[in-house]
Amino acid sequence: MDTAANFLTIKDVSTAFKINGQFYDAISHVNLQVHHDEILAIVGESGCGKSTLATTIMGLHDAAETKITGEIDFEGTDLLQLDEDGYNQYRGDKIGMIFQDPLSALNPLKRIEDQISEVMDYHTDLSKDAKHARVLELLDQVGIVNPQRTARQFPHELSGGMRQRVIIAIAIACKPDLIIADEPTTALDVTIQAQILDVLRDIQKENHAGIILITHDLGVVAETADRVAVMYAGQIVELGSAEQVFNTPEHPYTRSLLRSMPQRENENDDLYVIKGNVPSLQKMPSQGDRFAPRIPWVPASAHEEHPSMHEVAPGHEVRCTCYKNFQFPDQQGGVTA
Ligand SMILES: Nc1ncnc2c1ncn2[C@@H]1O[C@H](COP(=O)(O)OP(=O)(O)OP(=O)(O)O)[C@@H](O)[C@H]1O
Repeated sequence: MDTAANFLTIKDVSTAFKINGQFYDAISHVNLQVHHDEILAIVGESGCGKSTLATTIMGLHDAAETKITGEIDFEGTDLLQLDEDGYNQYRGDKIGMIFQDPLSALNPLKRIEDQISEVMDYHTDLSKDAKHARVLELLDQVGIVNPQRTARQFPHELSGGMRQRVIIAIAIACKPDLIIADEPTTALDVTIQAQILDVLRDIQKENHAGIILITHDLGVVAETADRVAVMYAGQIVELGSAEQVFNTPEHPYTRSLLRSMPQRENENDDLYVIKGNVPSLQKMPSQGDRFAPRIPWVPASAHEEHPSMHEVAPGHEVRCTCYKNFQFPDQQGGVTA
């Protein structure tokens, strides 16, 4: 297996939702590749389109209410051309998904063993004994100390952290090549979060899976990700290795996000607040830099009319030219574009 190969290539994908009879883009012209053996984090404030990207990959949109264009090449198949039956062959098998809220993702009336077995019933022809053995193996893999006991329990008998481990067990039951984890630790307390992230990392190593980790929490990203895509208002504005994005962030949005993140160095300072809001879909500017209204001190001439991605280092790309000479108002110099 060529572990460096892309197995997921998202090409020029836009997803628009119908609002009052008109379609508005929630994500616009997204290009992204995911490799085996990596955790790619997608970050951005609420409303930037992270979940829409995930649900677009998973084929979870109602065709009448949504317009999707572009191509999502997954191991040689364009997922966007699949019908519901076609998608069902991929979901749960080659593509696993982990949602934020483990309680609503589990059936309250079914024992854990049955819920994990269900996905294997659909995608494998394992015998009953083999499935039972696999359930115990999976529960062990996600760090559950007494798999036998947990297998017999119902969701309400488990803690939030345990339930999220079960969700991960279901997601990896068929050894997917791609796992999409949408805010998998948001509902959990900090210690449990760290444990769940460890589980994800172990799985990525053991299964050689590629993981898309969606989060608004930069702390989680710093802990976990190999590469990071920063989304703003439906577009990717910066893409690079975690090291590049954290150590040499370029886009004003990435720099603002990092500056607004509590860190040991700034724990006594007032945290930076990014003024304004992510525009709603109906108010999305049709051209120009979508982040420009939130950095009003930067002159219009510093922005591109049609912002495109610029490579600033191998593997590190930034949208719009406004990153050049960007300074925060409280920093000396200002912009000299
Ligand atoms: N089904 C829908 N119909 C109309 N608008 C939608 C729909 N789903 C999402 N949106 C809008 O699309 C934009 C992107 O939403 P999305 O949930 O993808 O963002 P997000 O970055 O994942 O935010 P969050 O972290 O809050 O989930 C938002 O403006 C949201 O209100």
